[in-house]
Amino acid sequence: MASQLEITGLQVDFGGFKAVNNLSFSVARGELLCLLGPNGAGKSTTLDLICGKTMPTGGRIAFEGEDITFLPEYKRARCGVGRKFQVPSVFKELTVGENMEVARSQRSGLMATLRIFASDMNGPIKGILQRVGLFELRKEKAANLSHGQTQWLEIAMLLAQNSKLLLMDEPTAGMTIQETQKTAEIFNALKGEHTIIVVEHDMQFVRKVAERVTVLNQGSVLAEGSIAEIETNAAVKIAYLGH
Ligand SMILES: Nc1ncnc2c1ncn2[C@@H]1O[C@H](COP(=O)(O)OP(=O)(O)OP(=O)(O)O)[C@@H](O)[C@H]1O
Repeated sequence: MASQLEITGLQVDFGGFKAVNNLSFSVARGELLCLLGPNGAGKSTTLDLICGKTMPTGGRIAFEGEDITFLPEYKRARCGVGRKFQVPSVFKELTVGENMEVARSQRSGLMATLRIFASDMNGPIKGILQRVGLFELRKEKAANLSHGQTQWLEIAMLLAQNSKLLLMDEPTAGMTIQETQKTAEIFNALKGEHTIIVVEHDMQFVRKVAERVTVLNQGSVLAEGSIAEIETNAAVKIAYLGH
């Protein structure tokens, strides 16, 4: 399978401290990759570098064959790189459906948005809300959603922006067991069609969704493999226990 995302020798230096240090890995189109590692390993910083929130001090990031290493964040979003942060950024006073329309407008422009507002919910948005189980709640204010539902709305908003690569930072943090289970089902339904990189500490969740796991330590790749391989890897055990 051809790589959709290629990271080569990536580095970021925060005042002399290399949070990401000669990092190289690639992700195939439609693959779901879990990024694991002890606290401070550089997982969130790696997502920041891929989405353009942080600029690297060395190395290269290529997405669909295009060098995006120093592209500003909004241009990467246009290329199809979508980032979901730990704190959801939905509009609490708008309904679920209106949030989706705002997200879609970031792709289609203001006039198209006004047309959408004037019409009933259109096909693509309806389909996306059905995929994350929020279609029945389309007229509900986002402020009234549960924590899990708010996270799913944000994922749906990334899908409405036509994100091809979804970067998820601890998506199940604060979720109930049932919400975590549903999130695993959503991710399993999205992979194949969307490429997903997920940073997650919940190993139960990782076991349910991960096809491949990359473990970071001190800003570099410590190990790569299936979840079974990673769980029996001696270097990984030392990195976690040593922390
Ligand atoms: N803007 C910054 N300036 C200075 N140091 C930073 C900055 N951002 C992150 N760091 C440091 O870089 C290291 C990696 O941080 P990062 O948040 O990427 O780790 P992580 O693997 O996501 O950890 P966690 O699992 O605890 O979220 C940490 O030591 C952190 O303190």
